[in-house]
Formats: sequence, C-alpha cells, structure tokens
Amino acid sequence: MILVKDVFVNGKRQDILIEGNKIKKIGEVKREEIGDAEIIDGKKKIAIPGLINTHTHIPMTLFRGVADDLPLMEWLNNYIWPMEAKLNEEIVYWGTLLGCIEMIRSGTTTFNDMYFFLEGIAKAVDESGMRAFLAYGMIDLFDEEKREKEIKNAEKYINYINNLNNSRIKPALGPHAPYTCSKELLIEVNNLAKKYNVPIHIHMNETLDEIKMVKEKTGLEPFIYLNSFGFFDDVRVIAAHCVHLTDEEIKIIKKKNINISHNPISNLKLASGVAPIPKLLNENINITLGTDGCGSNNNLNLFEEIKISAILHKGVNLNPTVVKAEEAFNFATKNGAKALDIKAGELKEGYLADIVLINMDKPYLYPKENITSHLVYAFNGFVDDVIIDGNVVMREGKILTVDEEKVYEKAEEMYEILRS
Ligand SMILES: O=c1[nH]cnc2c1ncn2[C@@H]1O[C@H](CO)[C@@H](O)[C@H]1O
Ligand SMILES: [Zn+2]
Repeated sequence: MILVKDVFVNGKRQDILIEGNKIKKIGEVKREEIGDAEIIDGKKKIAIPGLINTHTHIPMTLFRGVADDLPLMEWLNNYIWPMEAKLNEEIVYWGTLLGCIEMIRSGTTTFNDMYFFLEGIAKAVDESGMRAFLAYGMIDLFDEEKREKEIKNAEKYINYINNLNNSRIKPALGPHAPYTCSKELLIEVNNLAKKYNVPIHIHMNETLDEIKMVKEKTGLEPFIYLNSFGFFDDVRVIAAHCVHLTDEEIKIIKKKNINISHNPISNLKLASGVAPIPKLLNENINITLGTDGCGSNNNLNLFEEIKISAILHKGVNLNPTVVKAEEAFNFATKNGAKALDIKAGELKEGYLADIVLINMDKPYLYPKENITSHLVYAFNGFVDDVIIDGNVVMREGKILTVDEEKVYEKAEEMYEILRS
C-alpha cells in the first residue's frame, strides 16, 4: 500500500490510499487502515490524474529536430520515411525509453501509440512502468501483396501484446490513414477490431492535400468514404488530427461516437491548419489530446498541448470564452480515459492509481487559488512524483524505473545509426 498524505486533491487537502493498482480511499485515512504502507508526504503538493496522450509515435523521439519547417508530405516522403527504413528493434527500444522518460517527467502516465517494431516498444514500456496502447502502423499504399503482409503483422502484434499478459500494455489497430491504406485493408481492420475487441487508431483529415488525394480517388471526403463501407461500425475509433472537416463529416463523427485526438502543436508546426474544436465541442464530441511524434512537435510535454488547445481556439475564433481551462484539462485526462476505455483520468475511489504530484512551491504557481487555471495557463509540466498502476515510477524528480544516463548515451548512439 501507498499513502499520499495531506495532499491537495479534488479541491481540498486529504489523503490518498493506494492498494494494488487502484485508489482505495480518498479522504482522511487513519493509522490502522494503512499497515506498513509507504508514506509520501503531500503537504506541499497537489495530486492530479496522470495525463493521457492519445496520439504518439513514441520512438520518433530520435527524429527530434531532423526535419523542421516542412509541409507534411515533403516531411514524410523526403525525410522521415527514408530514415524510418533504417529502424530496428534496438533503435526503437531506446527511442521509446527516451520518450517514456520525457512523458513521465511531464506528468503523462498513459499513451496511445502507432509505430513499428512493437516488441522493442513493448519491452521499453514495460520497463519504464508506463501504461500504453500499442498499434502497429499499417501502410499498404494500395498494393495487394503489402496489404496481406500488413494485416498479418497487425494480427501478429495483437497476439504478441495480449500474450505479454501485462495489465499496463494493451494492443490496438493502427491503419495509418485513408491516403496510405486501401479500402480492403480498412475493411479488414474493422473486422479485426471486432474480433479482438481492440480500438482503432488512425490519422484522419490532417491536411488539405491528403483530403484532395482521397477525394480524387474516391469522390468522397475521408470520413464519408470510410463510413460508406462501414469502417466506423461497432468499433471504438480514435481519429488523430481531424483538422479539416465538412459538416457532413462532423455528423458522422457524432453519430459513430468517434473520439478525436487533437494535436494542435503538430498541426501548427506542419502548417496543417487548426481543428474546429469549439464546433466539435458544441456537438458533444469527445476531444482528447495528443502530441504526435517528436518529428513534428518536437516534445512530448502534454501540458503544452493543454495550454495551446485552450488559447489557440480563442485567438482563431476571436472569442475568449471557447475551450475553457477546465475543458482543456479534461481533454488530457477524463476524455482520454474515455476514448481508451480505462478507469483513469480522474482521482476517485476504485479508479486506477495513475497519479501525478506537483510541488506547488514554484513561482508560477502562486497565488495558490485557481489551481486548474494555473495548470492550464501557467505550468510548464515539470512534475515531481509519478505513480502508475500503483507503482512509484518517479519520486521527488528521480525516475526509479530506468537508468536515465544510459538512455541518453544510447539515444545518441542510435541517432548516429539513423543519420549515417
Ligand atoms: O502527423 C503525421 N501524419 C502522418 N503520418 C505521421 C505523422 N506523424 C508520424 N507519422 C508517420 O506515421 C507512421 C506510423 O504509423 C510513421 O511512418 C510516422 O513517421
Ligand atoms: Zn501522427
């Protein structure tokens, strides 16, 4: 058991008792209830639910800074995909550890990933102590042979991850996007999602160029095209980006309960555009937040995404009342948990013990009133303690699960291989 004592949580100072991987009690915990629990003094701290990053390509930490200031298609075709051809399990493993360190240090406890070499990713996630949904990124480029291979790979990885029997690591399906995946592949993804009961994680409507490509090929906008063959039926979908949407497409998103992963920083950096978040909120569509990979962000600090999502739409809509602080905070917590169907994103009895503690003795967190406002508009993301699945992963700024120095050294080594 772990007892976080006298911490500011859910609006007042109280204790949090953790048993196994769950929150057992929030309130006043008496001595006789705690046995020989590890005690964490929370007096100077606030406790928040661990953040949930719903769109990552985690090993891309190693691509940080390699191809800045380019549009999506040029970025992918001329820089990222050629470098990705050099990846292997070892490179991906170290890149993932680097990403996990970064996420833990900035208060993220769960991420939803789409990438390659999932054995390396899963090994790193397991060691780091983080919670993750891992999807193999399927790309067939409309080639039948590739399609068969991608479907086999995706199914193989679902089984591989399920067989790990790790309650923190779950499989997902990751068809890359409608402009890189054939209709036949997407139909098979829908079947596999139902067969294995796993979520689908896909890039949708990120840029005008790609929408044009889909329209030229099919005559339809991406959501309408996918809906025409039942892609969204009876499955849980997390659609990343959704920057350019027609009203008809928004209707489909609402009707099919599609979860949006809003990635404002990646969309700004690649000049993809600004997603119509206030409009989607008006339709009660579930908005979550993602960083995307470090090639297009260039970090994994979800607090930056919270702040940008809260201010961007105000500026673009000339309306300071849209995306309120609490809404933005919920994007990164409650709503992410809903999209991934996990009992997290809130600190409540019976919920997963994914908890982040922040020392409030920081100049930018005074005066100690309006805490949610501070977390959204003033905080930089450097958190102090992180508990995931009931395990202390970081304590007073020290990560307990991985050897950070070793990871930094290896990250440089792996980067040398990628750029050679
Ligand atoms: O913003 C993005 N849009 C489209 N593709 C992306 C983006 N970020 C990364 N990838 C690419 O998605 C594949 C993983 O399945 C990788 O090839 C990665 O480089
Ligand atoms: Zn992406």
